[in-house]
Amino acid sequence: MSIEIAFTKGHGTGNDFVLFADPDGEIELDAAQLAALADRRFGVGGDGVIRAVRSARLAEGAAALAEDPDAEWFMDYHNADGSPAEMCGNGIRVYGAFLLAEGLLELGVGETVPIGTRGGVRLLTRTADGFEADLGPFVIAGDAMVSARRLDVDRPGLAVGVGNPHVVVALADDAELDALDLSDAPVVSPTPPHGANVEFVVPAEPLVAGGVGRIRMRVHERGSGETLSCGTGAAAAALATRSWAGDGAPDAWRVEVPGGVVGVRVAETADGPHVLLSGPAELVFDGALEL
Ligand SMILES: N[C@@H](CCC[C@H](N)C(=O)O)C(=O)O
Repeated sequence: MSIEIAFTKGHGTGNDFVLFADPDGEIELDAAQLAALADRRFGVGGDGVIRAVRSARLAEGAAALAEDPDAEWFMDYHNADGSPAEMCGNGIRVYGAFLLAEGLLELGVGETVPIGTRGGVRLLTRTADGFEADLGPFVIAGDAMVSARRLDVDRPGLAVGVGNPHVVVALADDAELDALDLSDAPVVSPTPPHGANVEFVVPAEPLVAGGVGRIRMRVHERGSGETLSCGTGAAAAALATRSWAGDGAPDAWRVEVPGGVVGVRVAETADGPHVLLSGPAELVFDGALEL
């Protein structure tokens, strides 16, 4: 049986998504159908696929509603290969823009809405030029070794959890970052049990300007390959660099990715430090396709 999908293409700093509305949870796509939507040659094309569904209308939404009964909307996120992911930092901003455009949500600048995700409920605030997502508490999990194409020797990495798994590797300079070949997934040892997104970072010169830390980053995303940006990856990269920098490191970071710039900040909350991510959210075009 074929299914007609009305979709919107959107992106956050070049991390692009196919979004579709299924408020009542009637469109269950399998991994092959999700991958077909994300296919850049035979489908719409994107780093991920996002279904807008009411938390009350899917099994995974029950945990979100238990955490926050106001989390009406769930971001059902899948990577380009059809695998589910806990969270997407660029995706949740584009999801906010999509809910507004579809008339499924009203949110003024400065207002906040709770969104259900597989990683837990995330608070999304509309800003003057996009959105800021509270990614919640974070975990600096420990050391790993990473190899990648065109890296002469294996490098140490730091595992960071921000709802989804990341390993961050510091490189020496821009030349090393630019020379990296991320067409194959970097190999992380020990192998993370659920895979990992891997970020490579270099500090800007100077590292801190006007109280803001500054880094450049490239990323290989679990389930999607190299992308132009990864929001949770930018948060993980800023957290790792902040941890390496030690006492006195700034709480606010500017992360330059191939697709643009996002902001990361660490803020104290009632349940300890949280990491927050800000940046743009763009909707590019609408269409329909039959799967
Ligand atoms: N691009 C996203 C992360 C998407 C999920 C990731 N590939 C994973 O499997 O964890 C972002 O902006 O955070």
